[in-house]
Amino acid sequence: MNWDDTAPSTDAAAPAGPDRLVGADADGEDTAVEAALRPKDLQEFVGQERVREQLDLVLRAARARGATADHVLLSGAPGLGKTTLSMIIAAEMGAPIRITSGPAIQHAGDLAAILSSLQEGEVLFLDEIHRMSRPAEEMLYMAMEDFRVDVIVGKGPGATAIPLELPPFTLVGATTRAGLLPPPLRDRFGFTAHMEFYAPEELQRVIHRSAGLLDVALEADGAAEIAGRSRGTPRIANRLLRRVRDYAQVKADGVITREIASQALGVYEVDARGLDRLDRAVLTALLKLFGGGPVGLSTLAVAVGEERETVEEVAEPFLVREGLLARTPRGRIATPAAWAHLGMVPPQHQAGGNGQQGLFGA
Ligand SMILES: Nc1ncnc2c1ncn2[C@@H]1O[C@H](COP(=O)(O)OP(=O)(O)OP(=O)(O)O)[C@@H](O)[C@H]1O
Ligand SMILES: [Mg+2]
Repeated sequence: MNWDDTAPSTDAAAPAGPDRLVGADADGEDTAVEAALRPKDLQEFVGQERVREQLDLVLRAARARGATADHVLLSGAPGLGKTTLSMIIAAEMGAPIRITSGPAIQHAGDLAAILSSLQEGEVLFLDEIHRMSRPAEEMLYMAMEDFRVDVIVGKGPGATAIPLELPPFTLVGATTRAGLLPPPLRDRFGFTAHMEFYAPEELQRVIHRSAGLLDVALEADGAAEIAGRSRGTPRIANRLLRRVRDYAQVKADGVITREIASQALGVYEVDARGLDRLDRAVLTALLKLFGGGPVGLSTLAVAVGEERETVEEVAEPFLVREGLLARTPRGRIATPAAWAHLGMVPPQHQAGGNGQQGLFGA
């Protein structure tokens, strides 16, 4: 028996940091449930009004012409619906979809094999397109523009390029980092959709929809409570809904009210604004130990007992987005909103003789 088979697999590309209920990346459970929760057409896709309207026009026009749709680039943070939208594009076009990702394409030959096996009109979904290898990327330029690839046969001076015609297809590229795409690649997409974080009302709709599919009894207030803690991200909203459902089932009668949602997410340490324990530890250290900063990242990391990268990549982006923390050349500083969120008073307001020692006080 090969004992290695039983070892847990490790993914070197996985981001640093602990698994979190409010993490935006998909975990194992998400992957299993998400297929069931994905909207199947544009009509069902919640929010992103502008993207939906534009995409609807692009797809309708292509259908009316009996043509293959233009290549589409979807950019946006993890969990906002890029994969979902790619499947919707294929469904709306009545076309099959082939799914692959940048990191899975090591050599140009891998891409040539995929491209040459596409059917006419097929949608090729290339996830994490910013992580493709250089030679593959260059092959993709020609494939996107001319529906042709040059397959190199042989090596050295005897190598020859054999041109290969491709059937017209629609490339749907997805990236969390549009800024990392080389301009020549970006320019070859006929339509670019930038996905924004969702408003609380939109997340409430996502949660109601998912509750219906999961057969969970959910009150409007309960949905609002979960939405407010979901960091603008449908994936997180769906995950929190599942955890609240567990709680409602075990501790109550199964119905998700505001009270139940709030209690459940309290147990999971996700606060009213969607901060979890790590986020709050960072903010608390910044306020209590360093008077709101500025303090260097390394010092802050030591103070919360985490790796520098964990603080910088896992906790800070959301704190910055929420306007709770700012990165300045002199270090990290807390904003007035951070003091308010943790129910604390900034030092300058304490100096007025209320008996407390202000940090910068006399
Ligand atoms: N607009 C939406 N309406 C309803 N549900 C949505 C919407 N957007 C996303 N979801 C749900 O959120 C989950 C995550 O969406 P999806 O997998 O498409 O995200 P993603 O942008 O591809 O994330 P990643 O960057 O990690 O690949 C899915 O279960 C999907 O059903
Ligand atoms: Mg995806």
